[in-house]
Amino acid sequence: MKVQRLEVLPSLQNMFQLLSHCWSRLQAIQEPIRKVTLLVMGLDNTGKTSLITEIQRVLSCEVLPTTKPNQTELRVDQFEVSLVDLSRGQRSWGTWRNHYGDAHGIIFVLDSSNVLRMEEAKRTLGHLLAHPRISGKPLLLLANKQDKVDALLPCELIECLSLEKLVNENKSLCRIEPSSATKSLHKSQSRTILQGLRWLLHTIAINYSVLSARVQQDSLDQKAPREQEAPRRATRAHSQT
Ligand SMILES: Nc1nc2c(ncn2[C@@H]2O[C@H](COP(=O)(O)OP(=O)(O)OP(=O)(O)O)[C@@H](O)[C@H]2O)c(=O)[nH]1
Ligand SMILES: [Mg+2]
Repeated sequence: MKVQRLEVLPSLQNMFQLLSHCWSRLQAIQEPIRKVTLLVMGLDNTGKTSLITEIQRVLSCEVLPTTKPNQTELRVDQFEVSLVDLSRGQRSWGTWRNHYGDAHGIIFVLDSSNVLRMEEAKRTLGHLLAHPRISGKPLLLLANKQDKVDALLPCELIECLSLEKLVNENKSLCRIEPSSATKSLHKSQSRTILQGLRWLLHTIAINYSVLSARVQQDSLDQKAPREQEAPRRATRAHSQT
C-alpha cells in the first residue's frame, strides 16, 4: 500500500509540473506584443550611445531593422522597443520636446563620475519630469561610468539629485541601476542594465492602456500645429513668388 502511494505521488507531481509549464507557455503565446518607445536622455557625454550599443550587443539576436536615424528597434520579451537616442550636444531643448509625447518611459543616463555637472543634471531632470508630456511616466536612471574610481554610488546619487522629492512631486515611478558601458566589465554590468530595462518595460506594461492612450493623444497634439503651419507656409511662399 505504502509503495503504491509513493509511486503515484511523483507521477501526479510530474503531471502538475507539465500542466503548469504548458499553461505558462500558453500565457506567453497569448500575451500581445506591445510597442513601447523609450527616450534615452541625459547630459552630453554621459554614455547614452555607448549604453544603447551595449544593449544591442547583449541582445544581438533580438535587434530589428530600422531606417530611422538615432533609433534602435529591439525585441525584449513580449515588447517591441524603440530606443530613441536624444543627444543633448546635437539638439536643442525644442527638438527634445518634439519627442516627449511619443514616450512610454524614459531612460536618463548620468555620468556618475562627473560631480561638477551633478547640479546641471539635477536641473535637467527636474525640468524633464515636470513637463506635462513626461510627468507620471516611469523613469529608469542609469548611474553610468561606475568603473571610474571617483564614481558616485546610486545611493549617493539619490541624495545628490534629491531624487525621492523629484519623482514624488511628478508622480513618476523610478528605479536607479549602476552601469558601465565599457567593454571590459560587461557581464555584471550588462546584467544591471537589462534588469533596469526589464523593470521599465514591465512597469509600462502594468499601465499600458493608459500610457498608450496618452501617447496617441500627445502625438496627435504634437502633429496638429505642424499641419496647421504647412498650408500657411505654402501660402507665404506662393505670395512671395
Ligand atoms: N569609463 C567609462 N567611459 C564611458 C562609459 N560609457 C561611455 N563612456 C565614454 O564616454 C564618452 C561618451 O560616450 P557616448 O556614448 O558618446 O556619450 P553620449 O551620452 O552618447 O554623448 P553625446 O551623444 O555627445 O551626448 C566616450 O568616450 C565613451 O567611451 C562608461 O561606462 N565608463
Ligand atoms: Mg551620443
